[in-house]
Amino acid sequence: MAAEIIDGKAIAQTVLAKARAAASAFTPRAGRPPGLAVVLVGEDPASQVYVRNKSREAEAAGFRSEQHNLPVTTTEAELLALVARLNADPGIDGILVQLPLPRTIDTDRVLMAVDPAKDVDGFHPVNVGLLGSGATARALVPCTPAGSLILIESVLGPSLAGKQAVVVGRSNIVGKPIAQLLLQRDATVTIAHSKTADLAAVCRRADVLVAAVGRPEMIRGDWIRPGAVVVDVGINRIPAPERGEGRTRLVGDVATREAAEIARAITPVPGGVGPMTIALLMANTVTAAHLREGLPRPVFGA
Ligand SMILES: Nc1nc(=O)c2c([nH]1)NC[C@@H]1CN(c3ccc(C(=O)N[C@@H](CCC(=O)O)C(=O)O)cc3)C=[N+]21
Repeated sequence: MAAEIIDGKAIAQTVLAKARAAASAFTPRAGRPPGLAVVLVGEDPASQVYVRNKSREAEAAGFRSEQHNLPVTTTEAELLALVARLNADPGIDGILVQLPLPRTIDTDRVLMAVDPAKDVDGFHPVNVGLLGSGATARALVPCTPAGSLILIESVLGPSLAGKQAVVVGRSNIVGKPIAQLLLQRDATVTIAHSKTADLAAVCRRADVLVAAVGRPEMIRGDWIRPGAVVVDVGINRIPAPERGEGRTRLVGDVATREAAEIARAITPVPGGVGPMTIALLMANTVTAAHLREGLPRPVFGA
């Protein structure tokens, strides 16, 4: 039985539609649109594409949208000064500092400088703490984890009670926050990683398997429990000589073709988690705008 391919692009469109609707109700009430500022330091071409896509979506949603492109030579002090200016701007609800930053800049210091109320990435320790303590009514939740949960919900519904969830990867931006969200939905959660003994056997226990390791197609078909829901967070660009000299293609952390023989449902790469990440950034910006104005928090899940 072939797995359902979870259509992240389509589900992202439903989230974006909700974000746009919430933004157009917000604007007359607040007397201003939601505002998003995206900050990019340096000239990594992949980052430039992502940042441009984010700005374009923000404009399509009727936001005030600012893009700050800083040279790779920007100092930490200069970046902190920009963050301070955006923190103080009452028309800006969301601040996203694109990662990775140049090695000359202390990432943690920059992330901690963002006003937690404007932290649409959910990376500030205040939001990490709110998520970890279950105070999700007030937390801004990281975009990729929040988007992944909506994809899981599209197959299994909101409750994961009685399910074993395995998250492979323990990063602060994906693995740990996804684990928190799964726990909150009553899953029994295991966080596995590169030093886990017999990773394949751990994965085989998973009713919900989330792959966020950053290693192309590491998770094979025979690691999948029959009937599992598989969310592939990996985005790896690998050489594709079959497409011609010097060409590349995107693959996830899961060997999708193999896994789809065994799983109940699986997210593709591209077209799975990636589009959800951008949609949730728009949702988080509208959420931040509502919370900052003392308005009830909008709902973006199923
Ligand atoms: N502060 C910060 N927040 C982020 O959320 C953040 C970041 N830094 N740095 C980089 C990563 C990466 N990221 C992606 C978003 C969308 C797609 C996406 O839409 N991907 C498409 C394919 C895009 C393509 O073809 O390259 C897809 O999977 O279908 C991918 C990657 C957000 N990131």
